[in-house]
Amino acid sequence: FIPPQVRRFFDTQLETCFERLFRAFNRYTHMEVHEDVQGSFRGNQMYRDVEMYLSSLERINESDFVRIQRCEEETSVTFSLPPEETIEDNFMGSRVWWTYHCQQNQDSSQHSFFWDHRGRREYNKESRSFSLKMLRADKERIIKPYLQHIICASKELERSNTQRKLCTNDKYEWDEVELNHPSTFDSIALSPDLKELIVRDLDEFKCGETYYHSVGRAWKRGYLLYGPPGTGKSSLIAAIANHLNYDIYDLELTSVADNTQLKSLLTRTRRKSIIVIEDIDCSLDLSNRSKNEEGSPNADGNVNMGVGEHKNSRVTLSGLLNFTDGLWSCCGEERIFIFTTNHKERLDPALLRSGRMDLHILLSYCTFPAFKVLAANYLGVHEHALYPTVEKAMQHSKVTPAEVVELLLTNKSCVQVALERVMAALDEASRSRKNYTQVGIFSASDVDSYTDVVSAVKFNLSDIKVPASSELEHADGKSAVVANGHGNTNRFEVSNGDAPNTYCRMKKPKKLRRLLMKLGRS
Ligand SMILES: Nc1ncnc2c1ncn2[C@@H]1O[C@H](COP(=O)(O)OP(=O)(O)OP(=O)(O)O)[C@@H](O)[C@H]1O
Ligand SMILES: [Mg+2]
Repeated sequence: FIPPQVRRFFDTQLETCFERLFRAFNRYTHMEVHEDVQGSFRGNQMYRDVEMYLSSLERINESDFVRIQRCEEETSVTFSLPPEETIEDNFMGSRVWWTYHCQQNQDSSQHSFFWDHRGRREYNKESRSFSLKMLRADKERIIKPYLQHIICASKELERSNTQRKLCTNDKYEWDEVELNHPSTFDSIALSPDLKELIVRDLDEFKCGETYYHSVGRAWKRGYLLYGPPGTGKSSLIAAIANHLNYDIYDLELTSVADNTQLKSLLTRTRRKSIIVIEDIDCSLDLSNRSKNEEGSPNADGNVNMGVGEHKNSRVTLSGLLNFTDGLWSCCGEERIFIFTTNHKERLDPALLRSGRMDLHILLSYCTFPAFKVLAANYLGVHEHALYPTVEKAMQHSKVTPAEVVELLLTNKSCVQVALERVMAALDEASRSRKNYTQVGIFSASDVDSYTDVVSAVKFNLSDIKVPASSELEHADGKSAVVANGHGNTNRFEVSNGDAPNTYCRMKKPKKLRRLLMKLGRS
C-alpha cells in the first residue's frame, strides 16, 4: 500500500543508515585495482604493477595455493595467486591483504579487448582485479607510500628481467649490443676496504632519489678510476653495471664532432645508466679549460680544440663539464659518470672537482688481499704454504692484477707452479726496478700531441714543465727526455709521427745521452 516513491525514499535512507552503521563497526577498508580501464587500450598499469609486485613476495611461496608459470625464453618461474586466494604483506609496520579475483564476463558487450602481438584485436572474457584490505586507521598513513613502493618495486623487477645494454656512439646515434660482461664484485680483486667503500657508495646512490632531490642536486654521481694499465679499471666498470643492473654508454669522444653532437647524444641516454669515457686524457685535449676556450680559430671560423690524431673533434672541455655538473647535468636521472685514465695529473682540476668526479678511485698494483681473491677465483685455493712468501714479496715489488691473472690462468692445472710463477714475476719486477730508469722521449715533430713538454722544447727550453715525480734528463730543441722512475718496457725506440711518445728503460743514462747525440747527428 506504500507508494513507490515513498518506498524508494525509505529504502535509500535505510540503506545509507545500515551502511553507516556497518562502517562504524567495520575496522577495515577495501580498495580495488581492475585490469581494464574504460577508454584505455593499454589497460591499468597499476594492475600490472601489483601483479608483478605480489609475484615477487617471498610469502607467495608459502601460500597453500599458488600458480606457477614460465614464459617461453625465460629461465625463471613466476608465482601468482589463484582466484580468491589472499596474501598478506607488511609495510611500515602495518599489515595489508591482497586478494585476487577473476570473474567470467557473461555479457559479451562487456568484453574489453587488447591488441595481441600480431596486431589482432583479442577479447578478455574474464574480468580480473585485485582487492586490497587494510586497517581503516592505517589508510591515511600508509596508502600513498605503499602504492609508490609497489610502483618502484615493479619497475625494478621489470628492469631486472630485461636484458641490459652496452651502447656505443657513432656520431649522433647510439648502437646497442647486449651487455653480458661476467665481472662482479666477487670476481674483482680489490682491497676489502676499497670494495666495501665502493659498494656502500653505489647502494646509497641507488636509493638516494629523495635525498638528492631534497638537497637540490641532480641525481647523478661521478667516479674517476685511475691507475696503471691492467689494474682493473674496465673490469670495475662492468662490475658496477652488474651490481646496479644499469646499462653502459661507452662514449667515444673522438667520434663526436662538436658540443652539439655531444649534447644530442647525452640527452638520449636512458636513466639507470653508466656513462663511461675511457682514457679521457687520450680522448681529447682536456688538460686545460682556459686553453681550450681560447683555442685558435681554424679555416672555417670554428675553434678547433682537438689535438693530435683527433683534430676533427671540436668537443670542448667546457662542453663536457656542462654535462657532468652544469645546467645540462639534470637531463636524465639516476646516471653515473665514470672516467678512466692512466694519468690523473694530466686532467684539468675543473673536471676532478667534487660534484663532477665525486670519488677518485686509485686502482694500483696487486696487493696481497687482492692476490688472495684472484687465487681463490682462478685456482680455487684459499690458503697455501707459499702465501707468506708471496705476501712478503708483494710488499717490495709491483705487478699488475692483469699480469697475475695471466700467470694463474696459464698455470691453473698446478697451484704450486702457478704460485712459483707469480713469485718469479715479483722477483723480476723488483730487480728491474732497481736497475732501470724509465725515460720518455718526446719528439719536436709531435708538437700537437704532447703540447706541454714538446712545445716548451720547441719554443722555450727554460719553460719545460714535466709531471711531478719526473725529472728532465735532456732537451735540445728537437726532443726532450723525461725520466720518471718506474718502467714497463725495456725496448729503446726513437719516437716518430706514429709513436708520439716512447718510453724506454735504460740502465745507464750516460749511454742514453751518447745515443741521443748520435741520433741527433744522423
Ligand atoms: N683487480 C682485478 N681483479 C680481477 N681481474 C683483473 C683485475 N685487474 C685486471 N684484471 C684482469 O686483467 C685484465 C685487464 O683488466 P682491465 O681491462 O680491467 O684493466 P684496465 O685497468 O682497464 O687497463 P687499461 O688501463 O689498459 O684499460 C682483465 O681481463 C681482468 O681479467
Ligand atoms: Mg681499460
